[in-house]
Amino acid sequence: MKVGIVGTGMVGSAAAYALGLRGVASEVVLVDLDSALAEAHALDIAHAMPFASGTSIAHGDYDRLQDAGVVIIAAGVAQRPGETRTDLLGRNAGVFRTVVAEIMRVCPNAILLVASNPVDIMTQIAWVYSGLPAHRVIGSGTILDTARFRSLLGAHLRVSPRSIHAYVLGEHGDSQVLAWSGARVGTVPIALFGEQVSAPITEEVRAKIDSETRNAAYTIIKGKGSTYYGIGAGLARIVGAIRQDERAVFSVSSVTAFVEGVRDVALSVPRVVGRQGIATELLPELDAQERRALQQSASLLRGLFEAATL
Ligand SMILES: NC(=O)C1=CN([C@@H]2O[C@H](COP(=O)(O)OP(=O)(O)OC[C@H]3O[C@@H](n4cnc5c(N)ncnc54)[C@H](O)[C@@H]3O)[C@@H](O)[C@H]2O)C=CC1
Ligand SMILES: CC(=O)C(=O)O
Repeated sequence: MKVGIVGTGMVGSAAAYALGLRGVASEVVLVDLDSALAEAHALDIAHAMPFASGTSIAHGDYDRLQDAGVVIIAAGVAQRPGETRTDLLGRNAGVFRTVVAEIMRVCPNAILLVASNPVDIMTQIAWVYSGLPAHRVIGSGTILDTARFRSLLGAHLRVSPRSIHAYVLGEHGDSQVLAWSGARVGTVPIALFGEQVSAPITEEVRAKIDSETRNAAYTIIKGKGSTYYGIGAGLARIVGAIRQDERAVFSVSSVTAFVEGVRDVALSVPRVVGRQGIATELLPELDAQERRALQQSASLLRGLFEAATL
């Protein structure tokens, strides 16, 4: 499957590298306003392929995206230290107007995989601009927050994060909801598992994990300017699930008809992803506090979308 990436800065190039290392695409085509940057990343990543897979890495203009099965959109601006994701909305909405139109002109059958921030609102904007059905416009949503949550839980409980079933829901942003009540190690609720391995999930532990998950991007951006390895790997994982028609569960973002009383809003809940994009939405177990927080996150996102100038 050919995969296009529009916007090949830190995130787009990290996604291309991860796609190549995993070998989940036959061809990856990099497109950027800065064509010299796209060419340089394509060359550099192509030179890693003899160590990794048979994926061909190219660059070019939009016409090179013809027949792409998935197009990742990571174009636009990223946060500077001190900025929130939602501060980027005005600038990135303008970028999406041309980017989505160009993608739809060349490959109207592609699944769109949106990474640009604020990713939930950009997903809803891409859905509006593309005219595609909602299940074919997927935002990376909280996949990265979920990975951060599992990674921190894994370190505390001394168990592989890959054996932890726990999700971050709602906004990929400050109002995100860590769904503690349904979190499991294997089939065991995390609180019970914590007691069994003498690593209790105390209120203090919970607050620390919540804060480190929620604030991870700020910490990384302060230290090195941007975050990209985590999301690059996550995007490649989603593309792999689409290509293999895996029907794997990810906390991705998509326009949802009805969430906790809020209509037509893009946010993350666990969703089954396969060849057609999103196949099914899961209804997670939540306690009353988590449901309230998800409702607040949904209302905030819906309000920001309504305020965006399209
Ligand atoms: N969803 C997630 O979990 C994450 C999302 N992000 C977001 O991804 C986006 C990209 O971040 P970075 O790669 O760090 O930024 P970057 O500045 O390194 O790259 C952005 C690229 O977009 C290109 N671009 C701008 N306008 C364009 C247009 N009209 N057409 C084609 N290309 C265009 C720029 O030339 C640049 O190369 C940001 O919005 C950032 O906030 C970043 C990390 C995680
Ligand atoms: C930048 C961003 O959205 C993140 O790393 O979560």
